[in-house]
Amino acid sequence: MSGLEVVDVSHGYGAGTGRVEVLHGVSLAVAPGELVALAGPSGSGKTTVCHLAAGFESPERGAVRVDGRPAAEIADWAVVAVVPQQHGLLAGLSVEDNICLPAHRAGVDPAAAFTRLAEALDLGAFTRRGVAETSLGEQQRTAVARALVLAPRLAVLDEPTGHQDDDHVEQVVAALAATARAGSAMLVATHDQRVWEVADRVVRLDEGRVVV
Ligand SMILES: Nc1ncnc2c1ncn2[C@@H]1O[C@H](COP(=O)(O)OP(=O)(O)OP(=O)(O)O)[C@@H](O)[C@H]1O
Repeated sequence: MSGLEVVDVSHGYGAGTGRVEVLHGVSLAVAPGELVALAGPSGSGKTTVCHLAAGFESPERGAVRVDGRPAAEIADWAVVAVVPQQHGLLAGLSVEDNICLPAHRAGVDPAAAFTRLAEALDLGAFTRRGVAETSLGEQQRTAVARALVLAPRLAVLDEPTGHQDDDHVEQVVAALAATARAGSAMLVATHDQRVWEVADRVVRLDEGRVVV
């Protein structure tokens, strides 16, 4: 199947008395062109699902596949691109170089996508500045632009509007929706109702289980 498949996944951390069971038989799918919001209380397991979908780790039980391949085996940002909760930008690089890095590594000219995303996400005034000299909200939009620059098969975004004011939330939401319309599968972990409103579906987690 194309897109993201999370099939009957159980996952936890640690061992013995320190063991924490986080996910219990979680299944969900995100098809190409679909934007799915992942909602749920703090600690319900949203970031854990994002990490598994991003391939940062393998599930202890069940399967996580992107376009039919185990997510943890994919190291190609044209296939899976990520906005981690802490953004994961390279502090020594400029905003522009961070955004263009996946394209440069893939041997793709990022010029058109970079110009479009810098405008759409209001980054134009400081693209030459080091990311360390930008605000947290600007860094978050930089991380969103970096995730979208290759129009990946799957984008996984963990709370991508958390540091934005209302106008910039609108811009981020519009960029995510446009990327989905262009064919990417989008998984967005978020408490933000404005993202839920544009999502094709909202999948809710509670204590590591999908609830309806
Ligand atoms: N590396 C880890 N070791 C032990 N427990 C962990 C680890 N990572 C997460 N947890 C625990 O797993 C549970 C789910 O965490 P997770 O970050 O996935 O939740 P979340 O829904 O994203 O929360 P939030 O909305 O606060 O970001 C929490 O109880 C958390 O304390």
